Amino acid sequence: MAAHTYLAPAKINWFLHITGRRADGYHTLETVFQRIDWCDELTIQTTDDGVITLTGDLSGVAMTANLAYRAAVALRDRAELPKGHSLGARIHLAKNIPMGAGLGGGSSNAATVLTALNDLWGLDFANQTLQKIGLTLGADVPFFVSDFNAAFATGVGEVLTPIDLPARELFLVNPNVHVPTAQVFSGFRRFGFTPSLDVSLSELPDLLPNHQVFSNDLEKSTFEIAPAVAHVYEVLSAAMPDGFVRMSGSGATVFAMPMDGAQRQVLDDWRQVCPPDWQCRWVSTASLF
Ligand SMILES: C[C@@](CO)(OP(=O)(O)O)[C@H](O)COP(=O)(O)OP(=O)(O)OC[C@H]1O[C@@H](n2ccc(N)nc2=O)[C@H](O)[C@@H]1O
Ligand SMILES: Nc1ncnc2c1ncn2[C@@H]1O[C@H](COP(=O)(O)OP(=O)(O)O)[C@@H](O)[C@H]1O
Repeated sequence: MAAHTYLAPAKINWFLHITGRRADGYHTLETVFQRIDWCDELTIQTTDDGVITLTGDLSGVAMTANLAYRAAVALRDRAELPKGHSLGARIHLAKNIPMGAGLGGGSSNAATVLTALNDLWGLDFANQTLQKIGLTLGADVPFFVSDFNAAFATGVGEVLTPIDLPARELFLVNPNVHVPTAQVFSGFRRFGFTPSLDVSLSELPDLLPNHQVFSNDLEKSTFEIAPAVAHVYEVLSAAMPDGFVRMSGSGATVFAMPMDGAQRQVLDDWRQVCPPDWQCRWVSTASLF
């Protein structure tokens, strides 16, 4: 069967408030996700031999542990097939999004496999069902399964309300450190929870780039674990006083939104001197599809 190619975009968290902790240890949160045009690429060819394989840039993650592979298996396990019928897929992953960067690359890979194979295997599961399957793989997967460019999320990130946000250019810096999410949440626990937001969703788009109201509660914990991330945050903040600088997810990526041409120039100058093992780049939040 013919091979199909799909883009799996990254996301940023405009803010990330940790509101409590569930009995199973997972933290509840409030966040706004938005997709950005930094993408991995997945090429998928379906087969009827019952074999699922994943090749490409696996970066030391075993095939069977990779979220793209696990998504294909989870979907196939949910399919009710007529006797003698078997579903297979050859998946190839070209990775561009740094791993463990707070950009949700693995979750996006999983979501892309779920929606693509649902279509290619002719399974016809509803998007809500795919989101439920996705949640078993990671808290950010339902957002990527949805077709929302931006969404306000509660729960652990799975209760989604789409919101309209303008297309913006953001400057991202990833200092090439891997911050384990579990360690960040565990370090966070000595800081207090943030009460649920007291603003209506219709106000959110206008309030959003306001760093007084919204924060990323995981920043303090990540900065302790990975001083390089704190350093990036401080340098970017100092370079653009009154500008908007925030860490995405559990880190290590920090993003900045220039408020005017002068700040844009400052960030662009930064790009010119980006250390060779870091990633410094402009991205857009404009809708990709
Ligand atoms: C923090 C966020 C914000 O978008 O994104 P990333 O930084 O991963 O992009 C997500 O909530 C990341 O959710 P998810 O992708 O499920 O996290 P995982 O890496 O699977 O979680 C690893 C571990 O972190 C802890 N964890 C994670 C999520 C959560 N809401 N509460 C937690 O306490 C748990 O100990 C969990 O076992
Ligand atoms: N396809 C994948 N892409 C990225 N990471 C993956 C993938 N499959 C499994 N992982 C594991 O999930 C972890 C978190 O992945 P990722 O989504 O890139 O980061 P984050 O959760 O910080 O946004 C990685 O460190 C890696 O061990």
